Amino acid sequence: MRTLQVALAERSYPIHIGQGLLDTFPLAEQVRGNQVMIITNETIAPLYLDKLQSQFSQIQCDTLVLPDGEKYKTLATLESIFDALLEKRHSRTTTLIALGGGVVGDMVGFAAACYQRGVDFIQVPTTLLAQVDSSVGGKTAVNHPRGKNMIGAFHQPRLVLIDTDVLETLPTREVAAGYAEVVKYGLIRDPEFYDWLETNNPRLLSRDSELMAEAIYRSCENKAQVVADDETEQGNRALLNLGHTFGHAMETATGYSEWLHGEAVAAGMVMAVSMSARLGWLDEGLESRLMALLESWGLPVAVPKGMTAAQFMDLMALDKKVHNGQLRLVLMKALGDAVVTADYPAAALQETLEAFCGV
Ligand SMILES: NC(=O)c1ccc[n+]([C@@H]2O[C@H](COP(=O)([O-])OP(=O)(O)OC[C@H]3O[C@@H](n4cnc5c(N)ncnc54)[C@H](O)[C@@H]3O)[C@@H](O)[C@H]2O)c1
Ligand SMILES: O=C(O)C(=O)C[C@@H](O)[C@H](O)[C@H](O)COP(=O)(O)O
Ligand SMILES: [Zn+2]
Repeated sequence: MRTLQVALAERSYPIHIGQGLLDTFPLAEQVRGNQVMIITNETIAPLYLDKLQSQFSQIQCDTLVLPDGEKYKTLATLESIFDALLEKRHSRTTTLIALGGGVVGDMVGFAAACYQRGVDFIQVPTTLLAQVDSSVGGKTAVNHPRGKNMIGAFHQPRLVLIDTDVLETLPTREVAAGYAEVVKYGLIRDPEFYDWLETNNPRLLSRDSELMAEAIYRSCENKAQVVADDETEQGNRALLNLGHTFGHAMETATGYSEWLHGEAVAAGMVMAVSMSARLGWLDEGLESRLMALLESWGLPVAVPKGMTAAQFMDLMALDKKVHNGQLRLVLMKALGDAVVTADYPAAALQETLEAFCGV
């Protein structure tokens, strides 16, 4: 087992990464009160719920199984979590445990932020995306039909437990979606990691467990550093949004049901890199390198059919990085060097959108 620390003073917490941790890590010892609720979904419950639940035979342990899918990352689902907590009389000393991917993790985290004005929660991420990104950093949210993650809170988990063995049951398309966020860390701040990903691509594609574990560790290390420096996104944490302004627009336009988050991020990162090259900030070689890497994983590098530039502009106007009416974008200056800025000619954005959508 390898352990990283997210250094946030009194809100600091460990990320434990290793094989078989669902069986071997004494999670019950980490819970402060005498109640837990494990919240998962209908796909993950038959695979891993019993194993996790068996750790909590000494205290009250309730379970809640949610419907599966991004389209259920809503206030309505959140309400069902509050209903279950109240029905089982959970108090302020309860601990919520999120067993699942980013959808479960984001919702359970938000429920924990709100329930009785804030209770403990633990992340047990089961997708590659959740293991490298969403379980770390305390961004929690649900979607709104008009915008992604529009209703949420910052609420840090007390611990992140990453059992890399659970990836064995994860479908290939989901592994690829998580990989897009891994590539993101290389692009925005870790060029040596990006080169490592390219060099080791054949073994990573074959899901070599040792290399995947290393990719997870280095991703979490990058994310933990960014979060420790800027917990609530006052500055550089926004770099973790590379590709997301475009990507969130694609997810919203397709009703949160066609494209996976990581797929939209993949296409969105290509758009951001392409726009950076159009601005003359970046040499064009990176766009083709990135496209080759993403395409080798079967990830999209173009926008959903039928999406227009006007639709992008309309949806992106609601992005959380809009400041005083100005859309800030994460753009690239070099491999490993990203900036968040509103200082770009509007024409460059319009031309980029038209190049990807057609006029
Ligand atoms: N909070 C953050 O910092 C942050 C970061 C990145 C993404 N996100 C959010 O995360 C969400 C995407 O997360 P995701 O990609 O994990 O999707 P997801 O949670 O929908 O999981 C993907 C699919 O895999 C299934 N699954 C999960 N674990 C499995 C396993 N071990 N074996 C078999 N099937 C399994 C799920 O049931 C689901 O069908 C989005 O809502 C996105 O906005 C949040
Ligand atoms: O942790 C962050 O900060 C991120 O931006 C990570 C992203 O990968 C993630 O998709 C996040 O949920 C996006 O946040 P949002 O604030 O743009 O909704
Ligand atoms: Zn993301």
